[in-house]
Order: sequence, then C-alpha cells, then structure tokens
Amino acid sequence: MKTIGFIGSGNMGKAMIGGIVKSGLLTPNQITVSDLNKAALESVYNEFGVNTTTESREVVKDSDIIIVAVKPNIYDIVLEQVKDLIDTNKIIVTIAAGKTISSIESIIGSDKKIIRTMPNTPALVNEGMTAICKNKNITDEELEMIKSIFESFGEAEIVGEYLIDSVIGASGSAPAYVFMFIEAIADAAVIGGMPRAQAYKFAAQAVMGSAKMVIETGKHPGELKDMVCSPGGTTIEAVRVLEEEGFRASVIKSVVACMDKSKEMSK
Ligand SMILES: NC(=O)C1=CN([C@@H]2O[C@H](COP(=O)(O)OP(=O)(O)OC[C@H]3O[C@@H](n4cnc5c(N)ncnc54)[C@H](O)[C@@H]3O)[C@@H](O)[C@H]2O)C=CC1
Ligand SMILES: O=C(O)[C@@H]1CCC=N1
Repeated sequence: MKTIGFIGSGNMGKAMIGGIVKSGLLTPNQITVSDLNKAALESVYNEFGVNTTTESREVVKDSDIIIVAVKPNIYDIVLEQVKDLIDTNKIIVTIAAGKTISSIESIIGSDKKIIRTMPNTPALVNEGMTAICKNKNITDEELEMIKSIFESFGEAEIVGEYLIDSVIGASGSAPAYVFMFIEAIADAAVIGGMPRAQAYKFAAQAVMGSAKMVIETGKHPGELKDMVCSPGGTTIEAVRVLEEEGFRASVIKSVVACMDKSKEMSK
C-alpha cells in the first residue's frame, strides 16, 4: 500500500485516520496529517501515532494519496496552496459536501487523478459507509485500491456522481439523525425511571441490532416491523402514535432538505 496524507484532522478526518490505523491496512508511519489546529494534531498523534505537520504542502510532498478533509468553504483555498505539488501520479481524494469533481478539476487541472467520496463518522468504529466516484484519469486498479482503503473501516460502494446528494441524505449526514433518535428513545426510558447510561445502551443496541437485521435477513423493513408488533400489544401502540405524529413524513422531509442543501452547495 502507498502513503496517505490527510489535510484536516477534524471530526471526519480523525474518524478515517482512526479507522485505517485500527484496521492495520497501513502503519501509522505511512500516514501524514496536517491541521492548523495544534490540539487536533496532538490528538491524532497521541491516539494513532501518525506523522503530523502544520504544513499542508508537506502532506502533499510526502503522500501518494491525499485526502482533503477540511470544510467545504476552505477547500479551494487549500487546493490553491498545494496545487503546484500535485502531479499526474498523485491521487486527490475529496470528502466534502458540494465539491463536484469538475469544480476540483477547475482548480488543480483536468489532467489530475481525482476521486470524490462521501464517508461518514462511524468509520471510527469500523462501521463506515462510503460512496466513491472518480474522474477519467483514475484507472480501474486505482479505483479498487482507493475502495480498499475505505473498506478498511466499513462498507464502500462505487456510485455515479449524480447519486452523491442521495448518499449524503442516506449515510453521510444520517448518523446525526440516528443519534437524535437514540437520544429521544433514551429520554423516554429515563422518564420510565431507567438510569441515563443504561438507557443509551439499551436504545443504541436496539438500533444497531435492528440495522443488522435489515442487512443480514434481507427482509423488507416493514416485514421486520410487523414481526415486533404483537396483536393488541405494546409496539403497535407506539407505531400508531408515530404515524399520528408524522414520523415517517418528517424523516422523509428532513432527508430531502439535507439532499437539497447538498445540491445547492454544488452550484
Ligand atoms: N463530519 C461528518 O460527519 C462528515 C464530514 N464530511 C466532510 O468532511 C469535511 C470536514 O468536515 P468535519 O471533519 O466535520 O470538519 P471539522 O471542522 O471537524 O474538521 C476540519 C479540520 O480542518 C482543519 N483545517 C482548517 N483549515 C485547514 C488548513 N488550511 N489546513 C489543514 N487543516 C485545516 C480544522 O482545524 C479542522 O480540524 C467537510 O468537507 C465535510 O463536508 C463528509 C462526510 C461526513
Ligand atoms: O454536515 C455536513 O455538511 C457534512 C456532510 C455530511 C455530513 N456532514
């Protein structure tokens, strides 16, 4: 495996660095990370032992694959600062909402190798979900190699770039709404008298187990829901209230708002 550099080690950068190091796909000395925030660098150094620098240009010089993990609004600035060091052998990997492949090509050149991805923070616990797309300069072999990096901390699928807005809604941003769901279930359990820490454990394990059932049984989520609802029982009462309160409509509306924002950021 080649050397990997990260420009930015915030929430998403750190989750990916942690995922790669814990998987053993690369050793920490094959990874170089830059950040302007020294506390962020200290944190990745102390936890994962990777090389750190405050200079993004060092990252580009030292790495075959460069993952740009800064906020979308400073992507262009960072790329302008390092673009003279990006040759046609290096692979630039983006993870930002709203950064299309063509917008990156317009800064660093359409002759450069560019991969656009959308990961999510469960990468930190090896349960990430990443979508990957590429520009014309990436070979099939390189695409597979990049996919294997993202698979080192979860699942990864190659998609057409037109699907990226849906990916952000379904997996990139989704952990936030799932955490809200877990928090809300736990709040109710606390009302019932359960200690808070225990409530988070019960709610989170129920969400994780349910997600696993969807993936492993291949059954329709509605069928799995029906299996929980005993006639005249407790669950169907909760389902009735969720429907009355517009639970599914509210989730659909929220995720569409997320996708719309992604489209707007891509303009
Ligand atoms: N947080 C998430 O769940 C996900 C985030 N993303 C994408 O990841 C990117 C980063 O998001 P977060 O990690 O949430 O942001 P963040 O704010 O946690 O991290 C960004 C990091 O970049 C650093 N930084 C700023 N300017 C820099 C520069 N010039 N050179 C080097 N480092 C610099 C900051 O100090 C910070 O540590 C965004 O583009 C976002 O769209 C994608 C999928 C999921
Ligand atoms: O909130 C955001 O814009 C980023 C993209 C997906 C998750 N976080």
